[in-house]
Amino acid sequence: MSSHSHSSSWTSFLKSIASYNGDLSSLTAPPFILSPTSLVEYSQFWGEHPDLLIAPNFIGDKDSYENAANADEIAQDRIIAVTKWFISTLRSQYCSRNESLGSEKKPLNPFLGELFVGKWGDEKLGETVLLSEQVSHHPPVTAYAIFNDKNNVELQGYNGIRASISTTSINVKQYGHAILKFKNLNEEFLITLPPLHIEGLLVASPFVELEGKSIIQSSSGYISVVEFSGRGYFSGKKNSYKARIFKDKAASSNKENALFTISGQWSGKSQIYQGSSTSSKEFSEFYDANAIEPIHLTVKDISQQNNLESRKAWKKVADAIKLGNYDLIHREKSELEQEQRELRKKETESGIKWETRFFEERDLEDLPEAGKKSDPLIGLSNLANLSRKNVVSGTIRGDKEDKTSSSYIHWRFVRENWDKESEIVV
Ligand SMILES: CCC(=O)OC[C@H](C)CC[C@H]1O[C@H]2C[C@H]3[C@@H]4CC=C5C[C@@H](O)CC[C@]5(C)[C@H]4CC[C@]3(C)[C@H]2[C@@H]1C
Repeated sequence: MSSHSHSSSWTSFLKSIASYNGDLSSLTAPPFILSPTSLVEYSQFWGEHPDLLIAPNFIGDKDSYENAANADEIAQDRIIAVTKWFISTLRSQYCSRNESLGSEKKPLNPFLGELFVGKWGDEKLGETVLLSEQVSHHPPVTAYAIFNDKNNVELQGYNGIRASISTTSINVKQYGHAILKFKNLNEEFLITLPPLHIEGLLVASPFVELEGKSIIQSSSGYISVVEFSGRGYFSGKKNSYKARIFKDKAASSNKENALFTISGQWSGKSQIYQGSSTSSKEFSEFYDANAIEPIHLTVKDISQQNNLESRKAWKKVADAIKLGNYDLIHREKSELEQEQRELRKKETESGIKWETRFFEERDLEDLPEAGKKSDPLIGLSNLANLSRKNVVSGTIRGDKEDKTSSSYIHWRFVRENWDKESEIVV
């Protein structure tokens, strides 16, 4: 029970969510629930264990599928390593505000074109760079790329949310996906994003609980199906998950076919078992989310930042939030939002559309002509039997949502734009 739960501002906030209109940023949350961090920064949470992100690169090599007798074993080891990296990102993604700020908070709503860039340095692994860009403001969409050139590893993806509100919880569906490429191995992975809901609203101490599934589909055919559950579900513990590794999508239709089963808490400890049962005594430690602290990326000092960079752009608002000075927050936020409205108005009058910097939209409706490079989503969504449309992440092909008239348009990283970038540096 947080000290705010009986504050008038929180009770009036809870009343305001009753008249929710579909856009989270339209809700006036009380100052104590505001985060000084913009949503464009959340892409960094995919890369706070750079060693685990890059680890699969050292399992086998490019030829290990073609002719190695142990091709299956190598493919299994790699998708298990990718599952470990994926699990390692969740504590940062969904618990870091609770740990640093006392509860989940409402992030600042990024303006169109807002950037967040930085890097993780490591003598052995080399440099891993993050580029995160707000590619859409209505609806909010953040695109990101995390890449390590020394090991030829690239993660890219984008994220948008649709939120609905019930009396006591905020339910969030995620849009978008991530594509992880190990170019030395000629192997790539599709990662889908799980639904979530916010608990603890009535006691003014909100926290995220994951639900549903995330699918990790390898171009090798192997698939890792991660199922989430919270307190009160079968396991009774919060932040619980079960990940099952299957030879392919068809095998995943029956849990008995699991080659490995991983079970535990993504914000705590989990174990890995051979086969489909988690009752055998034979298991080993898989991952402990609290054993190794996340590595925060290096971000330039604000004095070195470009006006589009998040921490520089939001500095006055962030300082006001840290002071808890509501009038100042309101004044500084209104000033920034007014500037943005004027920019949009000028663009409309001059007919010049805002140009995204590092990402572009790609329409994947038509399959590429023979010989032309095809987007990884086409092959990977076929292997996983998932929709190729821009619908709720992880929608199964043929599902109701897949039959909607949604587009096949997705955001994609344009590496050449970064290579020729002259103003923004990490
Ligand atoms: C707006 C209503 C309000 O202020 O409610 C108070 C509460 C803080 C709950 C609403 C906010 O909760 C935040 C949690 C945010 C998600 C956390 C992590 C991720 C993963 C990342 O990879 C993509 C973004 C995502 C899904 C965040 C999206 C925005 C969320 C739901 C914030 C809510 C406004």
